[in-house]
Amino acid sequence: MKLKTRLLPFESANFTVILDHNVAKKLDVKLGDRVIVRFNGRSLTAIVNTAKDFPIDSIGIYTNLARVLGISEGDEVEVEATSPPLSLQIIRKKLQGLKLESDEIYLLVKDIVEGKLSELELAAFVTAVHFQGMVPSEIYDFTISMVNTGQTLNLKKKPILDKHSLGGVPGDKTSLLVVPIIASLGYTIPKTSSRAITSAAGTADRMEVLAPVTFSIEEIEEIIHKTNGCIVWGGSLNLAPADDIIIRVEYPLGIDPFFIPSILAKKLAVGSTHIVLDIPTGRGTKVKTLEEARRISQSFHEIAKMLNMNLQTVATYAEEPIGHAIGPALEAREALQALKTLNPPDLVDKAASLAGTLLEMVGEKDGYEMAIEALKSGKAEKKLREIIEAQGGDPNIQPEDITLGDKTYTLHANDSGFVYYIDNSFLATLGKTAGAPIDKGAGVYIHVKLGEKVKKGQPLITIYSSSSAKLQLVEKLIEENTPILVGRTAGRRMLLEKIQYQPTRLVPLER
Ligand SMILES: O=P(O)(O)OC[C@H]1O[C@H](OP(=O)(O)O)[C@H](O)[C@@H]1O
Ligand SMILES: O=c1cc[nH]c(=O)[nH]1
Repeated sequence: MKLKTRLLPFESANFTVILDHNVAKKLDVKLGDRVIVRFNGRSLTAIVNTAKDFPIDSIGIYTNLARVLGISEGDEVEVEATSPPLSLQIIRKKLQGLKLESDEIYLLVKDIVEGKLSELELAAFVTAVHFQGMVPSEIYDFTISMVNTGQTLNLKKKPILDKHSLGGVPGDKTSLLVVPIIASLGYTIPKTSSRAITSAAGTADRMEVLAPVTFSIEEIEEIIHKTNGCIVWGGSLNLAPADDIIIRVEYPLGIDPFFIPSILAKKLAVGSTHIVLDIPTGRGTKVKTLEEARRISQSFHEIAKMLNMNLQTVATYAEEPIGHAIGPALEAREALQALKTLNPPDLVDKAASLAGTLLEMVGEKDGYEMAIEALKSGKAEKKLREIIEAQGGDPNIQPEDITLGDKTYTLHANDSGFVYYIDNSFLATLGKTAGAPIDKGAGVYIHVKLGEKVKKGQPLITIYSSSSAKLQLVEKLIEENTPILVGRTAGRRMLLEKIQYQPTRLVPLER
């Protein structure tokens, strides 16, 4: 059937079209079925949404489909019903707890990349993997398939250093320091990052406050040629493109079952030769104990060995947020301040430890001291400014130029004493409820750290948002829960809270 296109200003993880009920009937498709859309010798499979009283000579086309097929408003396309993809059977197999074979995984990843699966079907797969897990051969096949269904970066200059985090600890802007430290010392570091998966900001969200993060492979090569490094969003690059599609489904679910293929595929796609992998370890994060961190490290190594990758895993302290800032703008501001002033100390120590580990992997002595020197001398700050400029941002940006949400709410201490508990996951929830990471100025500033002395009435946290309604939701959450506990004595406190039974309240098992 030939239909005229109406461009709709929506994006979706898969390709979506809108058809009038009657047109859908004529094509013999219903909501959620697939059609093939053909235009100018190219075609794509799209998922059908139906609408009442949509013009019967037309098809509504989402922006991402229009972009890929090069469709403009009013173009004529050929539309035909098609059967569900084979990969749906593969998803069912995983739901039954069965192991997937290499060719099945490749087909599934290809269908994900080609937008053939709906978000609902993808969510079922992500949830199945969350509960069933994957055996090493599945993780390996997933990693390889993610790389082979995208493009790769082929940098001539070796070694290629890289850093990645498993994420999960709020406020982890460490990459914004590690990349310029390494690049300022003459090494190549093509850093691609994801957006937030479980937290209020991912590194791509933080960097986007300072400069654009969306580039083509050729543009990335140019940025790296000029500066030795980059901090860009992996999802824009067609490097392991399945990764970002999966992350978009994981984000609302707050789960991250694909971290090994997601991370290793990104590293493989840019040709990294030496990788430091950070496993933040602490309460309220993805990895709660050192024992768990060692187990995860073992799994990473098993796959890295199959892929011939040189990997060093490190478990890092994550009992409380890194630094004070949580949320894209607050974190970008804190990273710039840290490059200028070497404060806050935990952020600087973490960045120097990771950069130092990388430097020692390529044969340097005293990597930690070299990294600190790059910070003290101002070389690292200068390098970040070069990278910002090469990516199209303002190289002279100052921390105070960064705009934060104009609505704020501050929680004050009810009592004098010492901070003995900080709830990482609740702080991430507060940041997300305030609007982060989409609202770049939204987030949480924590005024105190574990063990610090506070006086009654002193600010504990300030939440920023550009929405009064979202801030009200935050206040409501804080009425029901406490992100920071203060006790009268220094040191250990055994009683955290007398927990009230709330018969009507649904409590999520894991935030
Ligand atoms: O949202 P959560 O789950 O914390 O983790 C996701 C973040 O962790 C990694 O950070 P980096 O790129 O190593 O700095 C990812 O790229 C992403 O930015
Ligand atoms: O890049 C990342 C980081 C954590 N988890 C993922 O799935 N991907």
